[in-house]
Amino acid sequence: HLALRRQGIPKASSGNPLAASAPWKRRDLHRLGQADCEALGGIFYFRILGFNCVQISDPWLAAEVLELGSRRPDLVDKPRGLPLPIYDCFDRGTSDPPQPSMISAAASDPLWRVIRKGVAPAFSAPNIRRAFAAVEEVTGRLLARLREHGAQRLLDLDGALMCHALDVIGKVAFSRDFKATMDLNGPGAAACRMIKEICAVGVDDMRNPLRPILRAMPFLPEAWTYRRRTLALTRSVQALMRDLAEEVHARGARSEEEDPTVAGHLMRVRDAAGRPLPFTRLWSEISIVFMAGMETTGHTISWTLYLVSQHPAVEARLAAELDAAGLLLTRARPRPRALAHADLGRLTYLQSVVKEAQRLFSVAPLVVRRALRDVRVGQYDVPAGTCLLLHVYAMHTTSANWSQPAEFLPERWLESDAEYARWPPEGGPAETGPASHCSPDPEASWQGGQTRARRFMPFLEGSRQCVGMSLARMTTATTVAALLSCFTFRLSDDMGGPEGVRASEAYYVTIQPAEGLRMHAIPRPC
Ligand code: HEM
Repeated sequence: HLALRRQGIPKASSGNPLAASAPWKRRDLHRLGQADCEALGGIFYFRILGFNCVQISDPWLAAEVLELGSRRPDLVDKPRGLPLPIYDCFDRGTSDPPQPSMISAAASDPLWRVIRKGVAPAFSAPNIRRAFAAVEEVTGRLLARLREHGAQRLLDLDGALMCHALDVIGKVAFSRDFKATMDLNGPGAAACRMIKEICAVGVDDMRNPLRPILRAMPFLPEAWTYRRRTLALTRSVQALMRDLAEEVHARGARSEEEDPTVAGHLMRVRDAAGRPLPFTRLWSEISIVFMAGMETTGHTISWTLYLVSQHPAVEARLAAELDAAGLLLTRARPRPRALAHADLGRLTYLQSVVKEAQRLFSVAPLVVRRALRDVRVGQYDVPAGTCLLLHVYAMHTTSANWSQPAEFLPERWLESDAEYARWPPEGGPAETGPASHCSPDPEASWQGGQTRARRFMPFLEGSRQCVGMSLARMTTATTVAALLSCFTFRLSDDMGGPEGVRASEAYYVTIQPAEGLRMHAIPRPC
């Protein structure tokens, strides 16, 4: 770490990693990384268990790491093992025996390459247009449940939206209807809670690397109870996904016309020797689509609706846009026309609202890579073995990258190029202090003519960008538009207002309201 220090990279305190109060163990660790970024700048380092971790939220440096990862996975790739075994944790839950999957496999894994290439066409523009009907159907069911539920009774909106995401992914990606939106307290909802909990267990294991060891010591009563719970959970999620994998496997490899879904594409994947995927790998890949897609999409919609509920002026402008499009339920229009796929592109304010919610609640806030050899990132030499923590949440919310970073201002997205940070920044580059770290490499990028870098990347960039991005975007916009056309949402008093919501916010792979988001769904016109 002396090599990092010598280059002027600031150091953040990492406390005692074994203490219960260690920063890494905090539920709101995404906010901690953001606060460190405000104090220290777009790049700094800290140490966990003697390992170097460099946190990056500077857009230019992040772009270089992602570019290196895409072009030279022999230099920068997904990490395995200590100090941040986040991707290993996925493997334990996705199949038995554990197998890598698209999200956890290193880019150098030849199967990752063929699977990623094989599955990507399932998310092509024509397939997403086709998927719209399924999203509409599932959203229609959710609307019916909300109407039955009534405005008085509390609703865990986040739980309901995970049911929605489970059904969408099941139907669109695997032609399986889990019917979770038929009964928000039924078996589908229980499956959602299990998937959410198993991801939380993985993150808790990562926060405390001693936990998996403790679990193997049955003579400790607490460890024993936890072990039983974790094993039961893992078995249930694996059984659910194995059942689906067997169904997909039994359908066999059909042509693209017959089966354009993720299932069909996975069944057509062949390795370099022309062999299909082994069954356990198929199982693991199916599991990861739900683990990567369900919570992310559900929480994104929840946070969007929560933010809208807290900003009456935004809500009014959104309602006006939906009204102008003939989509809003009003006294004069008790039966608004159905949303069409073509509407999504025209609802520009709605799209801005979703983007602004994704900026403030980047549901996938932390992305980890490792320098496999000594690499140069911007003006810095990063030694081999260093963990590179791309702090998407800090990038989206730091004052170095945004004006009024903590405000919910959808209007900022109406400007073109709002997704990019520009160099030099307004007011000129800072000479000293944290902001001096938020600059492009003066020799390589800035003088080389690169004057902008992406400061908004909820789905990441480069070769490991979210493969399900197009489905997630379409689902989010469709659902937000449909729900706000028929309902307004009010936070329940027992959430304790915005401070209570803030206190319940937790990082468990995703940023989530850890105990749910209780709201009242009030039918329009109200
Ligand atoms: C708003 C919703 C979503 C967000 C914000 C999101 C975000 C992300 C991010 C940031 C990554 C990169 C993770 C990393 O490298 O550590 C990722 C990867 C991935 N996502 Fe998403 N995602 C969303 C929805 C979905 C959906 C709906 C699916 C599938 C139906 C999906 C499937 C995947 C998969 C399989 C990967 C791994 C890709 C690879 O490394 O090749 N995601 N997602």
